[in-house]
Amino acid sequence: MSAAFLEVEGLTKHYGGVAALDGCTLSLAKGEVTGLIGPNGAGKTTLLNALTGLAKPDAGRVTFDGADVTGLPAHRMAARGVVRSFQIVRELASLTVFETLLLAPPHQIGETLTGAMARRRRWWAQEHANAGKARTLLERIGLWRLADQPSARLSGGQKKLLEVARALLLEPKLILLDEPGAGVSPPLREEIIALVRELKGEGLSFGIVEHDMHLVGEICDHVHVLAEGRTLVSGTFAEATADPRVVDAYLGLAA
Ligand SMILES: Nc1ncnc2c1ncn2[C@@H]1O[C@H](COP(=O)(O)OP(=O)(O)OP(=O)(O)O)[C@@H](O)[C@H]1O
Repeated sequence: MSAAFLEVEGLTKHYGGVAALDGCTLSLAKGEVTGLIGPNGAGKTTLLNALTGLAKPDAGRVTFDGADVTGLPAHRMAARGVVRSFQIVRELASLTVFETLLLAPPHQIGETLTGAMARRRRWWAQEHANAGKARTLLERIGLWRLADQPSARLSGGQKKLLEVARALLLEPKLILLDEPGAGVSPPLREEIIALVRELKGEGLSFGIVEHDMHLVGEICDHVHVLAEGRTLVSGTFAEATADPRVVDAYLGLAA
């Protein structure tokens, strides 16, 4: 495995009496696609949130590109190049595909959703640089022909592609995707796999939370299996899935 880009040491996050993260330690390498897998409730989404400023850890340390970034808010993480994908939420259904893309995830630019929507609606026509980038991205993900359609009409897979494009608009170095394969038809899943591979070829690094093991096996250079808020096993996909502790964790037998 290459040098660590993002390092997580002893990360802990409690919600009431529940330890969503319980001393989680792992690292993501530069230029690689790292899978974060594990059974339901293992702490994967909480980890993504803690890495992108949406959940403040109770203890532990996060280092990105050599700097301590523990507990930084989302817009400051985004400014450093760490962004996560966000679901195209229902509030955005009335916007077109093009407008949805231009509406950068609000937490990551440090403003509220309604504020961002009002501002975009007023000013988007003037934002030539972003509009140009948005067109290029939509062409790249094959959605340019749908740019003026309401985003609510997109299929599950098209929404996932748009979610990736929204994160790309922020020009990240490390992009964290939450279940890019969920609710996606097989042909679009292959498009997502191809897009991630292409972006990796361009030097982008990825962390991917995913239950779809086909997708994980196809694109991840390395995986960390989480269980009960900690890293249970790390290795290649083949190594991790052959480990009896991983089989036990998925069957609910983790110690
Ligand atoms: N905001 C919250 N409030 C209370 N409990 C939470 C909150 N977020 C997560 N949890 C709890 O923390 C634990 C870890 O949840 P998390 O969503 O991070 O797991 P996950 O691995 O992403 O699960 P899944 O694969 O089902 O999405 C669970 O027990 C969950 O119920």
